Amino acid sequence: MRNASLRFGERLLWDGLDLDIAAGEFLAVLGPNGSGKTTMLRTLMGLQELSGGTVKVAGKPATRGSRQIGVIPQQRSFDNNTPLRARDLVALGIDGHKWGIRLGRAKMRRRVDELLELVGATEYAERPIGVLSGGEQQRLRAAQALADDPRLLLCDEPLLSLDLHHQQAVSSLIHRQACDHGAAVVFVTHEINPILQYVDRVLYLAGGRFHVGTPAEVMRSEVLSELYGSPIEVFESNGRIVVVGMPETVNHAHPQQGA
Ligand SMILES: Nc1ncnc2c1ncn2[C@@H]1O[C@H](COP(=O)(O)OP(=O)(O)OP(=O)(O)O)[C@@H](O)[C@H]1O
Repeated sequence: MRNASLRFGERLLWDGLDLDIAAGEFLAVLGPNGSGKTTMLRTLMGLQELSGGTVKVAGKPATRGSRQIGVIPQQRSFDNNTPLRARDLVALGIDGHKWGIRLGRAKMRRRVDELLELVGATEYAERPIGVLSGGEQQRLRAAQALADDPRLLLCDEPLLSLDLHHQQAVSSLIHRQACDHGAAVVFVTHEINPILQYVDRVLYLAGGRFHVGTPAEVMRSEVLSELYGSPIEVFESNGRIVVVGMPETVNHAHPQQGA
């Protein structure tokens, strides 16, 4: 992203954002509700035009429908009557023609089985998705996003409604896509601790401003106090980051350029 800005009417979400996300890098995007985290993912998917500046993915302007991008969208439940089985949802992520030759049915099935196993969904592979729990559906979305070995993996609060065990399993799977397959990962979250060990850099958005850096550079009292415009304490306890004094609302009235 180069000099990227996004505004809706009077409301500035961010301005002057220069950001390179390298292959194999794990970037966490944090910020309060409405700070523009999902909208940023939408610009990378070519679904939201910037108000200013440019956004490129793998050297080309971001376009919708790119098979180079895998997406774990923000969670919404499937309707009870959705006529798909768990395995069908995962199969939808596979481009049967990816290497020019159509993948045979047996190969497709093997790949789907492998993905189902990776997210611990083998047991419910044949069940209709509408009857699965939120966490079970979420694990299928993760499998679908990884199906085509994406270069860029966009995750919008992918750990929501997962129990601790599956939070660890899914975040480690996403991390492997970065370190073993060289994908760039953009991971939107409200809670950095479950992924702290994987995060290379943090982009923190708040009140029309932003700050980018390593977790140690960004998750500091001075930085968050400045972003929120009110005193915030950040400290470490048992390897976890604890933030105290987060305001309930963030003032968007006088946005300034980010640091
Ligand atoms: N097309 C649009 N037109 C007008 N306003 C929009 C549009 N899209 C998003 N917004 C506004 O931009 C702001 C940022 O939305 P976004 O969904 O990116 O926030 P977020 O940081 O992902 O929040 P949350 O943590 O609640 O998911 C919101 O106030 C939203 O209402």
